[in-house]
Amino acid sequence: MKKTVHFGAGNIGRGFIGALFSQSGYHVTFVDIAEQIINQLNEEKSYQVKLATDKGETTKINNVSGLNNMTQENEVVEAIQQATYLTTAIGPNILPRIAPLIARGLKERVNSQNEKLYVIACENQIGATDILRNHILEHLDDETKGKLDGRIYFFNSAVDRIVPIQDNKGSLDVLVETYYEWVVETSEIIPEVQGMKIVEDLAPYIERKLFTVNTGHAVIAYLGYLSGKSTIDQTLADEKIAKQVQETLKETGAYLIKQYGLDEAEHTKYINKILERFKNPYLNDAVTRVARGPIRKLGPEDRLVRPATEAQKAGLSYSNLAKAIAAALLFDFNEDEEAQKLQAMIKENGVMNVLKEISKLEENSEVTKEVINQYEKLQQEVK
Ligand SMILES: NC(=O)c1ccc[n+]([C@@H]2O[C@H](COP(=O)([O-])OP(=O)(O)OC[C@H]3O[C@@H](n4cnc5c(N)ncnc54)[C@H](O)[C@@H]3O)[C@@H](O)[C@H]2O)c1
Ligand SMILES: O=P(O)(O)OC[C@@H](O)[C@@H](O)[C@H](O)[C@H](O)CO
Repeated sequence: MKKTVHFGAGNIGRGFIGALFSQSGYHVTFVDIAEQIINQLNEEKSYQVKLATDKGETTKINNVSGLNNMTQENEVVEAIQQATYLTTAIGPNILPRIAPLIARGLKERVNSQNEKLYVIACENQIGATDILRNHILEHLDDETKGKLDGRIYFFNSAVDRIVPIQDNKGSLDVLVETYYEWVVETSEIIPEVQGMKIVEDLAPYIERKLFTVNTGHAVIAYLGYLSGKSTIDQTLADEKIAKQVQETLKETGAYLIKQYGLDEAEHTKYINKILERFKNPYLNDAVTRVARGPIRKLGPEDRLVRPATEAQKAGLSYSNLAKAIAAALLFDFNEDEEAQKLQAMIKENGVMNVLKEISKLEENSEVTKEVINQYEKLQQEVK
């Protein structure tokens, strides 16, 4: 049986990428630090993926097992020897932490065989696989680096499927939306995986996804949090917030249409489809999940700041994006480590410095001025 190694046995790992590999005839070895999930995968050897629909259709996912990357390093290295693919869905901030072990696995592999291995990071981040590759290279000697060519391939990708935090504690089963899209950038002919779409240029796909699905999601989550809402669908039922989401997606849309020559009517359809996905009541998707990690989300290349700076450069409107950035700056959820760190930074150094440090926005830039203006207005509104 063909084999694949997937880092991150969480929502996207089990509910999307691992499931697609299993359905394509692969044995999936999940690598994670969550001991309970690893044990259950090894004991139960399967789980169910349940669709967030009125019927709740389920699919059984077989041929799965688990390894703990903290306590079973040698076994993970061994699994990497046998794999055709190595994928991750672990969170962008975790990629540097798993890179040393992947590097060990790759070193052993290229010294003992010529079989090709395809590495794909499935994270919400532009160029996540390139970033992972650079972290891996830091842990390899020059001789090993020289052997990667033609053996180890690194492909960037875009992943889209809403998988909420599961409230079935103690079960491996995962509730997911029906819709999914996994786009992988390569011009190589690679072993088929059901549901994987191959493209030669990922940029329009990842930007369209990140700056529509994730920008829209972030607006709903941050404004929803500020207005005391719990879930995404509940927040979108608020007409004022729904209008704000539309206006923000018009701004990212204008940039995407200009940048990639997208058809305006098609893009409007794409936006509307996404808004329908957000309204799915069966997902029960918490605003605090979607808002998680505000420091990452306020990064210069992420879903809020990049479209705002790109729109500004292109002479397009960005005031609604500035409002979304302001709302993210006000996210003070006490169970989110980044939110707490962000609030401490704002308290100590002020918003302008935080925008400079985290978002790489210059002090007197037009975007910074607009964000501060929106931040002050929002602060008054939520008082
Ligand atoms: N959930 C979604 O709707 C969705 C959709 C598209 C993309 N994504 C992206 O997929 C990635 C994962 O998101 P998720 O929602 O599945 O998160 P998640 O928290 O459900 O899963 C992450 C998994 O990584 C594991 N992990 C954390 N640190 C680790 C470490 N050092 N070593 C090994 N495992 C570790 C956790 O135990 C967890 O099982 C993120 O980049 C996210 O942006 C999520
Ligand atoms: O995973 P994050 O934290 O980057 O973003 C939160 C959500 O917007 C995200 O997980 C979406 O549900 C997903 O990207 C849909 O494809």
